[in-house]
Amino acid sequence: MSKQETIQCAVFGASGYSGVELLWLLHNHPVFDVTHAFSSSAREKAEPISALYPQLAGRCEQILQPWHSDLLPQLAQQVRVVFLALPHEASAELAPKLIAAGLVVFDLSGAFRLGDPLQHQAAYGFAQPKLSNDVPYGLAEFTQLKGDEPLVAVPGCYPTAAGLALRPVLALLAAHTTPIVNAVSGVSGAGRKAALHTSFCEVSLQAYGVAEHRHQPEMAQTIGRDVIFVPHLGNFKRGILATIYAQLAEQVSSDMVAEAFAACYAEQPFVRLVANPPKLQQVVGTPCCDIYFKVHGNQLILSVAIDNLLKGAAAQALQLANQYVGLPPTTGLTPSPGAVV
Ligand SMILES: NC(=O)C1=CN([C@@H]2O[C@H](COP(=O)(O)OP(=O)(O)OC[C@H]3O[C@@H](n4cnc5c(N)ncnc54)[C@H](OP(=O)(O)O)[C@@H]3O)[C@@H](O)[C@H]2O)C=CC1
Ligand SMILES: CC(=O)N[C@@H](CCC(=O)OP(=O)(O)O)C(=O)O
Repeated sequence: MSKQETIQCAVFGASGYSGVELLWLLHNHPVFDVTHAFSSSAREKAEPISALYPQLAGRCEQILQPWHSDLLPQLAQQVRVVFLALPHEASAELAPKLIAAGLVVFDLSGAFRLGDPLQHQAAYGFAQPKLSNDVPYGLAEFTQLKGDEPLVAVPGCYPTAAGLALRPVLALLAAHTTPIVNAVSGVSGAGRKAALHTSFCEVSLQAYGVAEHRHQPEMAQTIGRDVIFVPHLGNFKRGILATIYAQLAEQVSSDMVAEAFAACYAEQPFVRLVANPPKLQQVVGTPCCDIYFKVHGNQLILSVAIDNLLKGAAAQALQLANQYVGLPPTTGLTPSPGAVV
């Protein structure tokens, strides 16, 4: 790629888990060039990212800089694209300012994912900022970006897994069925910040947010019907394994389900239909989503695995950004394992 084709970008939340994964992907990308990586203003000084993640020493010496809003005018001169890997409220506050400064924003938080502001208020506990444009919800395999949107909402980790598994088969489901999504996430799903319930000695496989997690309305929005969602926290670092149950319409065969998946994903390099229930091990460190299905009578059982920090966050954001700037979605992404955290 020639120098002229380089696209300057910034990563907010680069000290966090999904932010550092994105930073690493962008660092190795042939077109995007990270000129700024920000932490919160709570950090007192700029320091190399390897001070927080020693595994990056000698591989990525990007300087991590505390964010202050007075940096915005200069940032707007220097970059075209910004990635926000921030808490939802911080994204909600910052994104409109970045857009007003002419920047293109890929937001990894939940601040702009829900189309219904009342649902957003109920799920997140704060009002969604009003924007003049509709915000595309970027489930990458089902999204066609035009390349002029000011903001793209990158889906949540659990809804990515559920959406990729269910969307191809929606037309085959019984009209009355409510899919059930049981999913287990590794602890990195809760982010790097310290919290008692995600401390190593406290974590023991457990359901949480039963039927009231903020990803339930996001999943329902993605598949266009109600869903029952029970997340679980597992005592492992990364990955999401979801088991999904839904009733099929009359006369739907296993071959019809296979054909529906093939029709959706034959040309998609990161979604793989697999012959055996996937292990987390085969997706962790990759941008891939592996899907297995079984038809049992008129029940469809799906087993789906992703890396929450990659396909569920950073890699999906990059897939979308590639598409946005007209690059093949796979640019800078490889199905071979490679991750920081
Ligand atoms: N973890 C996951 O699996 C996934 C996360 N996401 C979403 O991505 C976002 C980031 O999550 P995650 O990486 O887990 O979180 P982390 O807690 O690991 O990181 C949060 C980052 O945001 C920075 N930050 C916090 N508050 C502010 C602020 N007010 N202004 C500027 N920067 C701030 C932190 O800086 P500092 O280090 O200085 O505190 C840190 O860099 C969240 O919205 C999350 O919901 C989405 C999909 C999956
Ligand atoms: C294990 C764990 O705590 N997971 C997080 C979900 C991951 C996440 O960060 O949420 P978004 O995808 O909405 O950004 C949670 O349940 O809140």
